Formats: sequence, C-alpha cells, structure tokens
Amino acid sequence: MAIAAWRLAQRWCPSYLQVISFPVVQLHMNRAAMTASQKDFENAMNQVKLLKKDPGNEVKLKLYALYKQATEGPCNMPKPGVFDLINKAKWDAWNTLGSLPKETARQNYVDLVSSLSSSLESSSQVEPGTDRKSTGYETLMVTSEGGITKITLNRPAKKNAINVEMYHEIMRALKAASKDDSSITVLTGNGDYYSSGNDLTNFTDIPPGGVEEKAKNSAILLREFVGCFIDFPKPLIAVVNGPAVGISVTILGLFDVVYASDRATFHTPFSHLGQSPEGCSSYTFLKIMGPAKATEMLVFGKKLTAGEACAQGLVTAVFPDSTFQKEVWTRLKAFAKLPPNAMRISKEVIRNREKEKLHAVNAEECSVLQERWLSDECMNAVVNFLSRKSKL
Ligand SMILES: CCCCC/C=C/CC(=O)SCCNC(=O)CCNC(=O)[C@H](O)C(C)(C)COP(=O)(O)OP(=O)(O)OC[C@H]1O[C@@H](n2cnc3c(N)ncnc32)[C@H](O)[C@@H]1OP(=O)(O)O
Repeated sequence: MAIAAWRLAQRWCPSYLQVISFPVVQLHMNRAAMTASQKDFENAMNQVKLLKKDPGNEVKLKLYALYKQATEGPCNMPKPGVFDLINKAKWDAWNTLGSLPKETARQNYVDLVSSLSSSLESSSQVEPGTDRKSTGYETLMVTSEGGITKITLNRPAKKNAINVEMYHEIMRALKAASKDDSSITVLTGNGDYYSSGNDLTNFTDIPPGGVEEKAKNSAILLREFVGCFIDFPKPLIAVVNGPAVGISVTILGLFDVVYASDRATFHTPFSHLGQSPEGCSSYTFLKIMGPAKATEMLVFGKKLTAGEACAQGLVTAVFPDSTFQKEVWTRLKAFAKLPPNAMRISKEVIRNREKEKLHAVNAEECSVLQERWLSDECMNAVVNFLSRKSKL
C-alpha cells in the first residue's frame, strides 16, 4: 500500500518536485508508538492514498512539511543551495513551520488531508454526517466534526496575513458555521503565527477610481467583516496558537472565549502604521482592560505577552505551548457536548444588549480608518514594509 501511494505521489509530481514522496512509508515504522492522535495521523496517511486527483505541488509541499514537523520537530537540515530546487522547496516548506509543536503539526496534517479528501473526491467511505469538511476555500481550512466547526487561517508562509480573499472566506465560513449543526465555532491559525493581521499588500491593488475608491471599498469590506463577528450567534472561541497582530487581535474582544499558547503575543501597532483601532476594540478593549491599559495597546502599540493579555482579561486562559492543543481541544470537545440551544440562547442573553452599540462603534471606526488610509503616515508605513525597510 505504502509503495502504491509513493508511486501515485511520483505520478502527480512534475519534474522539479519529483522526489517529494509522501511520508506514508516512514509512518509504518512508527506504529509501535501509536497514540490516539497518532491513530488519526495514520488514518490521514491512508486517506492520502485514496485521493484520486493530484492536489498540486503547493499542497504536497505542505503535507511534506507537516509530516516532517510532526515526526521530527523543527527543521534541522542545513539549507540546500539555490540550484538544488527540489530540496530547497522542501526545506523552505518545512522551515516555514518554525517551532510549531509536533502535536499541532500532526493535527494540521490531519485537517489538511481531511479537506483534500472532500475536495479531491476521496474514494473512501466516510460515515455520513460524522466528519464533514467544507471545500472551496483557498485561504482557510474548514472542518466540522463532533459539534465543532473549526476555521483555520491557512497562509502560514505569510504568517496568516489576511488578504482580501481571506476576509471574504472568513465571512463565508462564519455564515456557514452559524447555520450548520455544530454547537461551537473555533478560529485558529496554521503554522507558527495565529495571524499577522491585515495583509499590507491589500493596499497595493488600486482600482481605476484611485486610492480614495480603494479606501472606501476597504472600509465597506472591513465593516462587513467585523459585523459578522458581532452577529455570530454561537459560542465563538479563538485558539491563538502563536503571535497575533492588528485586526486578528482587535476582534478578539468579540469572541466568547480566547485560549492562547504561551508563545502567543498580542500586538496592535496602529500608530506605527499611521492607522487607528478597528474590530470594535476602541470600545471592547476599554471595557475589558480599562482606558489606560487599552491606550497602551491601541495608541502606543504595546505588545502583550499571553500572560499579560490574560491578566488584563483579553485572554481567557494560557497554556504551555507543548500541551496547548491537547489541553484546549479536551476542553472544547467537552463544551461541544453541552446542549447547543442553551449555549446559543445564553450567548444571546449575554451579548445582545451590546449589539447595536457594537455596530455603531464598528461604523465609526471604519469611517475614521477610511481617512487614515489616505494619510501620508499610513502610506509611508505600508511602503516601508513592502520595500522591506521595516517590520514590527
Ligand atoms: C480590507 C482592509 C481591512 C484593513 C483592516 C486593518 C487592519 C489593521 C492591521 O491589521 S495592522 C497590522 C498589519 N500587520 C503588520 O504590520 C505586520 C507586518 N509584518 C511584519 O512585521 C513581519 O512580517 C512579522 C513581524 C509579522 C513577522 O516577521 P518575520 O521576520 O518572522 O517573518 P517575515 O517578515 O519574513 O514574514 C514572512 C512572509 O510573510 C509576509 N508577511 C507577514 N506579515 C504580513 C502582512 N501583514 N502583510 C503582508 N505580508 C506579510 C512577509 O512579507 C514575508 O513574505 P515573503 O516571504 O514573501 O517575503
């Protein structure tokens, strides 16, 4: 079987990636040390064998990288030379995962294979209704299983920066999750970052109407995006697996629970970027942590550790990175067993009286930002990042 999968993989690969073989072969050597998640991992390997279509080189590299990370940990090979294209591509893919814990890599591998299994017509027999994967997302992985819809930001090579497509896909995934039969919804990130916030290249695609039209369209998109979080009807949980920047931090005030790895940081460098707060943070952060602490973050761009963010109420609980996924998912699986209607109605009772206010705050923040995006301060900050003159 393993050899057959390897041959299949070889057939899929064009010449420059032909030596990327699926790691099915090695898996069989590790059977003795099988744990529950190792079992899922092995099932995922079997799923790969059943795929009928080539998932493409990018996906194959992701599978390779996640396998290496899951079994060997962070990339430990010397960087291949520039002309060694195949090994360089593999090395880059693995190295991009940084210090992602083995357990997370294993889980991400399983999720990725699951989403492929649906989109690429797996020939396996999956029991109906037990484990559904949504297809048609370019920037996300979306799975629904055991009462939990999990939305994973999936641009790890770009630190899960949110490009225009991802804004639209997150809205689409949230709308679908609000109507599916899951009880709770989780947002998390693939790779070493939770998200580096707004993709700064969003500002480079200028329409015929010029920068004013771009700013106007962006404000409309942002308002709609944040509105989806304000209106989301089920318990919404952020699983913050690594550093979070900008809008990925501000919208945390609209989540019901925020769990963070102790590797996560929380950074809203709006003044540095010539911008102003969004995601309703100008209201929620003040309520959560008080005006002085909120000002340190939102005006002075103070970066918080996970421990600090927890002490200030933005984060619900912090876990050591090594056990983060295990501890968080144990909790989430227990939550998902609670009566779904009771949870939805309790959320409504807790949140509904604030909704109108939040929509008004959102509208105001977007209108202020529309102006800020046209300022020299903002344009210079974006140009500096894009010309590699500055990072956070
Ligand atoms: C519709 C519009 C709505 C707008 C809503 C407004 C929201 C406000 C915000 O979200 S403000 C926050 C914006 N984010 C940033 O300013 C982060 C910019 N990124 C960085 O400073 C750094 O990349 C880093 C600190 C996040 C990580 O640094 P590190 O050295 O670890 O990694 P790299 O810089 O090499 O990053 C790897 C590749 O990812 C690209 N990238 C990372 N973040 C972004 C981003 N926000 N936008 C676009 N691209 C990003 C980076 O350029 C590298 O790409 P490359 O490999 O092709 O070079």
